[in-house]
Amino acid sequence: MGDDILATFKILIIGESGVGKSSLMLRFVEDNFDADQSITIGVDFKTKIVNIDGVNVKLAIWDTAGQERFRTLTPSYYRDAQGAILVYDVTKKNTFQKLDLWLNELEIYGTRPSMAKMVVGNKIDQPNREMSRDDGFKFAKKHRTLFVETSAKTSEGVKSAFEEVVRKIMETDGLWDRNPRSDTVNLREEDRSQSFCSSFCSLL
Ligand SMILES: Nc1nc2c(ncn2[C@@H]2O[C@H](COP(=O)(O)OP(=O)(O)OP(=O)(O)O)[C@@H](O)[C@H]2O)c(=O)[nH]1
Repeated sequence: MGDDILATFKILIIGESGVGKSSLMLRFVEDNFDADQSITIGVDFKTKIVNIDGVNVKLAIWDTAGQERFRTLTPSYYRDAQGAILVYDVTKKNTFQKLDLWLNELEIYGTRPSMAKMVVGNKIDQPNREMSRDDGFKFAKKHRTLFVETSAKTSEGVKSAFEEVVRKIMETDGLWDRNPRSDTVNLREEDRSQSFCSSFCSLL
C-alpha cells in the first residue's frame, strides 16, 4: 500500500454546549487537551488522514457549536456528511436527554439516509456521573447507533470513537465514493505520446 487516499469522509460532531465536542476533536486530531477550551462559534473544521485496517482515508471533521444562537448555518453543516458523532456529558443528565433532539436534527438536515452514527458519553474521568454506561448503551441500541464512552482529558476511548465511525462508513454501501486516483485521471506519459500520434501524427 502506498500513500493513496481511498476516500474523504465528512464527519460531524454534535451535541449540547459544553459536553466536550471541540475537546474530542482536539484530542483526536492533535492529541492535546485544553482545560479552558473556548466555546465554538459557528463551526470549526479540522482534517486528519487515518489508516484504518491498512487503508488511508481523509477525515474532514466538523465541530459544530452546541449553543443555539451560534447555529445559524445548520443545514450546510449537515450536507453530505457520511458520519455523525453525538456527544453527551456523563455528568449531566440533561445533555443525555437532549440526544433525541440531536438525532432529530440529523433526520431533518442529513442528506445521506444511511449515515453512520456514534453516540459518545464523554468526561468519564469525572467522579460525579449522572448517567451510567448502561444508560448510554441502551439508548444506542434503541436507536441503532454505535456507542462508546470517552474522556477527552485522558484520551480514553477517543481513537475508537472516530475509528469505529470510519469503519461503519466504509462498510456501508452507497455512502461513499473513492477519491479519483491520480493514475486514472492523468494519462501516463507513454499513453499520452501514443494518443498524440494516433490522433495527430497520422494527419501529417
Ligand atoms: N474533565 C473533563 N473535562 C472535559 C472533557 N472534555 C471537555 N472537557 C472540558 O469541558 C469544557 C467544555 O468543552 P468543549 O470541548 O469546549 O465543549 P463543546 O461541546 O465543544 O462546547 P460548545 O463549543 O459550546 O458547543 C472545557 O472546559 C473542556 O476542557 C473531559 O473528557 N473531561
